[in-house]
Amino acid sequence: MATVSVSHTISSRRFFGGVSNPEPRTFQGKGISFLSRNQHSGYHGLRSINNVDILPHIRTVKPNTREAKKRGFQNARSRSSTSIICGSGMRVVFVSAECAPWSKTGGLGDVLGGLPPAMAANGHRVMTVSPRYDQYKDAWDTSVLVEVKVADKLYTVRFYHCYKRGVDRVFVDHPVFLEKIWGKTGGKLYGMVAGEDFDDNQLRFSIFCQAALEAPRILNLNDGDGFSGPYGEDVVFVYNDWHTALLPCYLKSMYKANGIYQNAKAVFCIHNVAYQGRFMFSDFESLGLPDTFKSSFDFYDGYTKPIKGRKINWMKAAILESDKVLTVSPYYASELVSGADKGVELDDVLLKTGITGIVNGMDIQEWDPRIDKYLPVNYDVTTAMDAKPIIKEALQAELGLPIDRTIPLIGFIGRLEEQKGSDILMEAIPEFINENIQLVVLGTGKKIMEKQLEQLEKKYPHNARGVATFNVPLAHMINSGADFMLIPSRFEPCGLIQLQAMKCGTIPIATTTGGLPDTIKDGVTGFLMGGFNVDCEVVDPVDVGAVGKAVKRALSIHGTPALSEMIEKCMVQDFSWKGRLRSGKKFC
Ligand SMILES: Nc1ncnc2c1ncn2[C@@H]1O[C@H](COP(=O)(O)OP(=O)(O)O[C@H]2O[C@H](CO)[C@@H](O)[C@H](O)[C@H]2O)[C@@H](O)[C@H]1O
Repeated sequence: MATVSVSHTISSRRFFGGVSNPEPRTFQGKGISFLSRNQHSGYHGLRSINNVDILPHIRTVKPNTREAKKRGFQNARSRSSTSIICGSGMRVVFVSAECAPWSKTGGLGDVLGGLPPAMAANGHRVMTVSPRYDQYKDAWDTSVLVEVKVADKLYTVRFYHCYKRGVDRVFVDHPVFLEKIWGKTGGKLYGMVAGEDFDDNQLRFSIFCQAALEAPRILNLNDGDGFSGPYGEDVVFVYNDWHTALLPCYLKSMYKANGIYQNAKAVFCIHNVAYQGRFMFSDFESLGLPDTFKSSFDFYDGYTKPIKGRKINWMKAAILESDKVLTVSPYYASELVSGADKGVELDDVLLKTGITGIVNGMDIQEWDPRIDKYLPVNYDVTTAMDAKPIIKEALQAELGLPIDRTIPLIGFIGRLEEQKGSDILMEAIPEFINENIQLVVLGTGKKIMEKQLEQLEKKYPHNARGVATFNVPLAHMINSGADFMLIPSRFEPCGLIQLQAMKCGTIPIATTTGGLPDTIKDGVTGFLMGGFNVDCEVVDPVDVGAVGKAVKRALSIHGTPALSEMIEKCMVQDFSWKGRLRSGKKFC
């Protein structure tokens, strides 16, 4: 039995802050086998099949064979641009560590909640697989068990299931998920402290990836209106972020090598390149993979934690072992291959494979101000100018701010960490706080930043409030009650906040990075303030000045017809997943 040290997932601290590094811990892992299976039958539903699958706002960065070779990849290969998600009636299995509304720490959960039903509506049979972190009251025990083997130790997982909005929602049950998280907040899916991983995250996600590969083969799901039985082997796995990186490796080593899943494809989607899963090199032995995969994981960086020098990098393997690499906006795709800073040292790997950026959609039901249950009054584009001031007053009352429907109110919602530029925002507040405005900041994350938030009211009792909780109703009130939404992200793969804000008629003031310029038209549907320094160790005074300048620019339209015109242009846009699937260029 191999005993290996396990560290945690690390991003590139220098560029993006990343997470701190706990001391390496031990965990046992090696070898995997599937032992028992039961059959499950009997879920019903109805849907029709059509055959449209066209995705918009897409740009592909083609594999740059010459550049990749120049940068040391002798085997740089050109990937076929053959469609693997185009066409209808496919069986698509999304695999993700979070899936809203059952589990969510941020945008990844949102995407897994919204995209699968849109694909199902386009005629595909769609499943999501995510861990069962809680006793979800709407998911039934299938009684199907699978045993996976890690380090000569067997782990029995159980599948739970529900069928909603045309999608099979499958949950993998094991104490490494439920017992660790249960009773805690949704923000604890990866570790007890923001930015720090559980010591056994490699074990957890190894178990999860193995279970996910079994789900389409063994779950006998009857949706009742077109689809029944197991999904079978001709499936497309869409696996998301580093937690699922082992999936294509096991797909090849355990299945394809044994004649199973011969036509299955593996599509990797990057939601955030800053979290890569960098671990000690010796941990490779625990993954139960043949040595032929070692080179895909092999990674050198200049950091001393968790250990100096050679490491394994889960995301690197996820990219290299995939059939296709996607990310969540075209602008982000181009940033990822632009250099080591924005590609967080995987730029050269992505140059080798190529990457396609597709702008995220959003959940237009949750963020529809006509039916939003969290608002004191509902509104649409024709009534926004009357309703928003009422909501603003309710928000002010709730937060103990002076009630004044005419004062411009600026919001910020997001994780409190360097990616989101919350540190830049804190330093920029003096630049605009005296402009007769109010500011509301809602976020959770790094403890030091949460403390700063709590100080806001003391510092600016008449103008500012900070709320350091994960508070969905308040997020809805801010999105509708504010006039402007500040998004000072250092980098933002797509960003959902700006979409949610615009849908509610709140004007985004955002940096020019990732999906922000893909979704905001400067001076038309918002204000762009340029790209910021991505070095997370510093707050660049130039960026602080840029925030102040952009806020003043936005304030100049407040109270003028230009504001209502902009609100209208924001609100009439189609941000739905359906819209994304319907319009624009063909996906691949
Ligand atoms: N304190 C709080 N209370 C209530 N709700 C809160 C909250 N803080 C955040 N939220 C909600 O969480 C979500 C965050 O969405 P983002 O796109 O900013 O996510 P994130 O950066 O996690 O996702 C990553 O993945 C997504 C999906 O691909 C990319 O859009 C994004 O750029 C990338 O960083 C939004 O729905 C927002 O309303």
